[in-house]
Amino acid sequence: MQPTADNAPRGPVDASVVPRFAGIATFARLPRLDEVGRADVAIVGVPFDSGVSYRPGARFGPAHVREASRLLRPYNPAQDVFPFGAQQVADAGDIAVNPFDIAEAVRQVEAGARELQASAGRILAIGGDHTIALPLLRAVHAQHGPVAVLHFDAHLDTWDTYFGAPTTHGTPFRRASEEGLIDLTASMHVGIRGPLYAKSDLEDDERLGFSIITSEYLEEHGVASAIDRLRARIGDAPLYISIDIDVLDPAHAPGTGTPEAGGLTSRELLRMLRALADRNIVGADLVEVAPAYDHAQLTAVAASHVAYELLSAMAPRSTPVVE
Ligand SMILES: N=C(N)NCCCC(=O)O
Ligand SMILES: [Zn+2]
Ligand SMILES: [Zn+2]
Repeated sequence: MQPTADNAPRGPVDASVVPRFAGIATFARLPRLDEVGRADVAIVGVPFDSGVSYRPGARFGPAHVREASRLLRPYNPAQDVFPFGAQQVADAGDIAVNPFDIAEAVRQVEAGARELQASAGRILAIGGDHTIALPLLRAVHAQHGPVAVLHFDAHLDTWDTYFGAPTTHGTPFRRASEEGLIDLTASMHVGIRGPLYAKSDLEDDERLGFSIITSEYLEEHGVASAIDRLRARIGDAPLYISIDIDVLDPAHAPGTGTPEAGGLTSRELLRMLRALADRNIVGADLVEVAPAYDHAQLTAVAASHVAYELLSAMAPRSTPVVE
């Protein structure tokens, strides 16, 4: 049953009373954080894309994902949970960051996340390009110490520099590893595919603490096998989940800056996320949605459902989750 007590979490606007296409878009038509005071999970937009190496436009991602999230409903049968009833989820708006100065923007994202941590148990950030994972991990590390990073992406994002710049959307996990933010024994990329710069990219990546489930592995061995591997790797470490929407095939998510053929279906990604409901998820980001390249909200619909599945996995269970 959906909780109905007076102190129950405040959920989305009732779509049978106010049509879902009416009103200003918060994520899933949830209340704003300033309306509820504090939240178990705060959704926050990070409209920053000055770290991209190819197509720009992910700065418009947060608004696009919110707009496409109007159709989400309160009960998630796939996880048998009311993600907005079992916990208070609220939309904290956007962190305003400097689009002309990456170093300052990164400081602003970390400061914004730390401030939010005072009134929210966990943060789900919506980007923005993948640069933002670095300051978000800094904020999470300040609370939890080194975390297992489960990173869904076509790209390793453990490269060193671009044009000499150390802080870009292709480098956040190398910086995070160098800074000791991640658990080197429990971190993993899922969905990696496509051309690299050199064979040594993979050696560097392993040294930096990641193991890899490639897109090819998923095709060859299936989602169930991938789930076994990623659960074994993560163990019971505090878990940070970073999802670059380009992990999906461009057929499922065309609206992104560095698309790579041969990717996952949204069905595969959603299923893997469902397998994380019994883990200690301490934070998450969902990045690289670039609406200028989207069509019919394909990418944003996929992204909003990915966020919904993450929120469902974060929701506390009254009974133990069975695999
Ligand atoms: N994080 C994303 N989406 N892309 C990184 C690609 C870096 C490159 O241009 O090689
Ligand atoms: Zn990527
Ligand atoms: Zn990425």
